[in-house]
Amino acid sequence: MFSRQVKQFLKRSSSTLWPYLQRNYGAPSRQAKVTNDFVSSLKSIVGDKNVSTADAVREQHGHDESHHEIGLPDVVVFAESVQHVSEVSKLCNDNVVSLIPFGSGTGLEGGVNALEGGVCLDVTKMDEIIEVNAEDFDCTVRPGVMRIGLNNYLRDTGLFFPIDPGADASVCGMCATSASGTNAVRYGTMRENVLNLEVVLPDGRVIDTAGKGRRTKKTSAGYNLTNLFVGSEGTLGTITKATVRLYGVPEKTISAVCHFNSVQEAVDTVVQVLQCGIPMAKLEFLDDVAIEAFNKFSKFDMTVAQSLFLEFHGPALGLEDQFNTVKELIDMNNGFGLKTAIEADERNKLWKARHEMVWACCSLIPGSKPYSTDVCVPISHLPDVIVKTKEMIKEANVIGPIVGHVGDGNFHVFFPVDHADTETFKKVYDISHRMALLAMDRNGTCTGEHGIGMGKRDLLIRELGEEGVEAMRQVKKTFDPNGIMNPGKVFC
Ligand SMILES: Cc1cc2c(cc1C)N(C[C@H](O)[C@H](O)[C@H](O)COP(=O)(O)OP(=O)(O)OC[C@H]1O[C@@H](n3cnc4c(N)ncnc43)[C@H](O)[C@@H]1O)c1[nH]c(=O)[nH]c(=O)c1N2
Ligand SMILES: CC(C)CC(=O)C(=O)O
Ligand SMILES: [Mn+2]
Repeated sequence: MFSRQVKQFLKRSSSTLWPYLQRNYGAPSRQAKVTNDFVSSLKSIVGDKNVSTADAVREQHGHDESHHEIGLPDVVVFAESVQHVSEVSKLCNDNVVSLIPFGSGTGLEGGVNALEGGVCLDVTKMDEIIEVNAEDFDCTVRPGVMRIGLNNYLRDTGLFFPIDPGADASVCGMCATSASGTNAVRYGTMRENVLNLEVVLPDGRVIDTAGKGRRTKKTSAGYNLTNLFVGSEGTLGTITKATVRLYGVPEKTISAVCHFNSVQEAVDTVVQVLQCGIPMAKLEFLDDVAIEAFNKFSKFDMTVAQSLFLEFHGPALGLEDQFNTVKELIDMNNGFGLKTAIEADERNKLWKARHEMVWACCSLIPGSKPYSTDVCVPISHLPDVIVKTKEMIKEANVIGPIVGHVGDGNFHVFFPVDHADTETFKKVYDISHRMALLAMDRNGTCTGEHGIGMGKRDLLIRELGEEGVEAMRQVKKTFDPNGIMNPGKVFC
């Protein structure tokens, strides 16, 4: 019933983890049929140099940045063109061999881990920025284009692509996970920013989800196929081109930090800022434990308290007024220690350190690796859910700094865990699971931005209900009747 890698993993795991592992890995597995002949056929499509069965290459492609156990693909294929992707997909489909698209491996829910072996399809060599339409505020990229590289390329155009997960991820991988980050409160997530996708279906057909070459801000033309593939986590097809929205680089940017004595006061401030209609670019929460890690790792000297990191974007005219209104709201909620960063160097230092929080948290326990969580609730429930989460962390006696895209009601705990310490691993798993249940109990979701992957499949059922997940399974069957695309992900 279980594949070789999973069996090995189960053998190594502590018996205390067994119940949840059994549930997570309980999906029926199929035997991958990667024979020598099959590998030769792959080589005849993409060339010898683009096919690797070397252990190091398979290992590099068998995991992402999450705590999930590695799942080795049998073979890694590097595609250089849409035709490569199409022919490799058709070959896998005809032979019922699993196919796992690989972007840049920065995912946090085990999305690229090959649970049943098969072919890992690395698309990083397809790295062309096809076009930038500056007047239309959009651009079209191949799947190897990374978000930071895209923004460097755009520098002279006065435009930028705002979606900023902490890692430098591929833009198409970000489509696949429906990523977001610190700018989502102003600019939205990938869902709001993708205009069109070219997708290679498992049988090799190529579709454009909004029609070939279309890149309008609006459309009422039929079903929203584009958003069906946003967040599909490689389970429906391989994204080979994405057209995404761009924005003008703001004339002026002000970053700021302030502190509070309670989570409630910090979140009340956020709600009031949003109620005043102030178009904040970033509204990030860091709890006292996170600030301690932040100070230690990034050499800051911030007051250790519940804190908000803020950013304002806009024309110079009026931005100071926005800042002053927010300052008043901070004062009204007993906030203190407000400091601004206006020069680019200072701002970049602050946000770079925020993006590096995961590594800062690991520095709290030498030898640890991150175990991250991701829940999202309607903002009115946020203080209660954060406070209850802090109680769970305290009760379990583990270290768990909290960081949140609080303007969106989305937050994470970064648990630094030594993975050999199964007792702590289990405690952390329990807290994450209970956090997800708590969030769902408050009309929230078990994942705001990291996706379901292999880690949250049982939670998806609880979130959507059996009927909802069954409707998703039917969509999956329509596009992928042989079930070759990234098996064992999203669905149990
Ligand atoms: C330090 C740090 C910080 C953050 C994050 C990671 C890390 C390491 N992330 C998570 C991560 O960066 C995000 O999920 C990216 O969208 C993953 O993009 P990759 O290209 O790395 O996809 P990766 O290669 O990891 O693949 C992820 C999933 O997408 C599929 N996929 C990839 N490319 C595909 C393609 N071309 N076609 C079809 N399927 C494809 C894969 O099969 C897999 O299921 C995050 N996220 C977030 O939303 N907000 C955040 O703040 C952060 N912060
Ligand atoms: C490791 C993750 C929790 C990273 C993330 O999503 C973030 O820093 O916002
Ligand atoms: Mn995040």
